Amino acid sequence: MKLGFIGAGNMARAIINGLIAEQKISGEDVYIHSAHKSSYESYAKEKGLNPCESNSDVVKNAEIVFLAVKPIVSKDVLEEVSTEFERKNPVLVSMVTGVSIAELADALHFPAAKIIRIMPNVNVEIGEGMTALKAGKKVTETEFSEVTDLFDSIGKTTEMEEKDFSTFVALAGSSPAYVYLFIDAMSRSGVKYGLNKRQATEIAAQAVLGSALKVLEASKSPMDLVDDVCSPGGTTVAGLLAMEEYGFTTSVIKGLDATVDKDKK
Ligand SMILES: NC(=O)C1=CN([C@@H]2O[C@H](COP(=O)(O)OP(=O)(O)OC[C@H]3O[C@@H](n4cnc5c(N)ncnc54)[C@H](OP(=O)(O)O)[C@@H]3O)[C@@H](O)[C@H]2O)C=CC1
Ligand SMILES: O=C(O)[C@@H]1CCC=N1
Repeated sequence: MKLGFIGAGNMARAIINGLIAEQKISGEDVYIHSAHKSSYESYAKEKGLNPCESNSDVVKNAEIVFLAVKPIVSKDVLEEVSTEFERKNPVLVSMVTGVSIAELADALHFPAAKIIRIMPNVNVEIGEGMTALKAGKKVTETEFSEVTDLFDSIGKTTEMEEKDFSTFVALAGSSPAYVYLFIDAMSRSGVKYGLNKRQATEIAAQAVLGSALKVLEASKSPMDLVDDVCSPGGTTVAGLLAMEEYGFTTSVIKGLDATVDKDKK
């Protein structure tokens, strides 16, 4: 299976690195192009990918074309490759935030385009991603399974209606940044009490990892798990109440509200 990437930034690299690490693809199956030669050529060399001369060249060579550019340039890029798209008719997999399948087909001037919209997160790079997918009407079941299978190999997947993609961005696309911030805040607290930053960060990250696994495996709700840790009159409930006094839950929900609102604009 030949994969093409238009855009070679953080998200494209996370997907490619994850798929290569899982031995799902090899570098020679990947065609890549981005805005600056200096950016994609060195990466292609490092990973053994095929650097292309243009975005259309990517479309010419690939059966599945990933669109991994920022929303603001996405429509211009699709206009640029529309002729080659109509000629070759590969599957387009767009990870562009806030751009619907209908808008992507419009930008391609190609109503018959086979388009899958996805929302991955950066943790696909280490095989622990969370990716939402939605197939456009022209995509066959086999094509959708092939793409889903790629993301199943580098994390978990869920099929989702496009109307829910904004919520998903908040919960999984953007949320790694929020969790990193939480870990860093815990780590800084450790430093405040005299631990070195590396050790404090490792301790905080392992505590978050174990807690996330526990939530996934437990039959109890997260709130019941909170109660299990809070010994009566103990340290945890004291910390928890102080966090809520400073608006922890409200702050998280407000942050996700802002993410959803931004995606909908
Ligand atoms: N980062 C994340 O965690 C996530 C991002 N997304 C979405 O993925 C998309 C990519 O994001 P991200 O990788 O973070 O962004 P980056 O800014 O890291 O990468 C954007 C890429 O687009 C390339 N590019 C810009 N203009 C063109 C063009 N005209 N033709 C071809 N390539 C072009 C850039 O090229 P060059 O490198 O040469 O400058 C760069 O490689 C966005 O739509 C984002 O919303 C979705 C989920 C998570
Ligand atoms: O910040 C952004 O817009 C992108 C979408 C999800 C993660 N990064």
